[in-house]
Amino acid sequence: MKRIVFKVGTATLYENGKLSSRIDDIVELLSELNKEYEVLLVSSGAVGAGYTRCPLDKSKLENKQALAAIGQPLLMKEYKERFHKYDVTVAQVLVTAADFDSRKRTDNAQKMINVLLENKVIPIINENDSVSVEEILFGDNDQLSAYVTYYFNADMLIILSDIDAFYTDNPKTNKNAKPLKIVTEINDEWLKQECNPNDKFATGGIVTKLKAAKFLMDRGKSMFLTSGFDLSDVKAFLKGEHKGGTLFKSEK
Ligand SMILES: Nc1ncnc2c1ncn2[C@@H]1O[C@H](COP(=O)(O)OP(=O)(O)O)[C@@H](O)[C@H]1O
Ligand SMILES: N[C@@H](CCC(=O)OP(=O)(O)O)C(=O)O
Repeated sequence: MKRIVFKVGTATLYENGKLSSRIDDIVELLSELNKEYEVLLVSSGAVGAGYTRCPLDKSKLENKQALAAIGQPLLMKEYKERFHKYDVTVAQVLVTAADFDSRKRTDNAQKMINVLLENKVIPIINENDSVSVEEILFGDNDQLSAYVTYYFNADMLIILSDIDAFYTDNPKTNKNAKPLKIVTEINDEWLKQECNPNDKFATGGIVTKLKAAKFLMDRGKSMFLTSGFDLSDVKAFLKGEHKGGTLFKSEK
């Protein structure tokens, strides 16, 4: 395995409306991994960051677009400063669903990503929320990160979430829910659940993660869902030891 895409969600980056120290641990891990692998990061958090400066009503689309425009440079500043401590350069890459619509556009983006990775620069990718209107909108970074993994030829996607695995039921509401270690097929019933992200600025939830997993599994790639709060499982997994976290991998 050479090229890995990491995705981090709003609920991992933010706590009670403030940036969490979890970002420090994630930056440390990715800086270390960048020596051995080609690392790409899909990061949410622009809308949440914007709200810390300008609390607009995010139920209006134009306000949400404005919050992303305010927050994206703030988020990048936080990453840039932290990665700089490890002498790692980062690049901001903002995409819309339309960038994956045509072969030509995808090829162009892929070439640019290859240049960044050849130069050990970590691309930090987000949806271009400030210009993404409905017809070109992914709407969530789980599915966007699956596209990034597939179209930019990564070997796998690792989702760092506020939950440490995929469970038989929502573990926040059902204490008897059990974590699954491996999922080889996505059950259509799972995809019909409501999307209930845990942070008011998040748009994902478990369903978008399952859709991302299905997209990749249908194309022969795998996805690992693990905790962004405690990085010990992802570290173990990358050393070949599967302790916690769910691996989505088709047997076909
Ligand atoms: N079967 C399930 N397994 C794991 N989490 C689930 C399940 N059903 C619902 N969830 C909820 O999905 C949440 C993860 O989605 P989300 O809050 O959007 O995370 P992120 O910010 O990492 O994208 C979990 O915290 C949990 O409350
Ligand atoms: N693009 C948005 C985040 C969208 C999103 O998918 O959020 P999350 O469910 O926390 O991964 C932002 O930067 O605020």
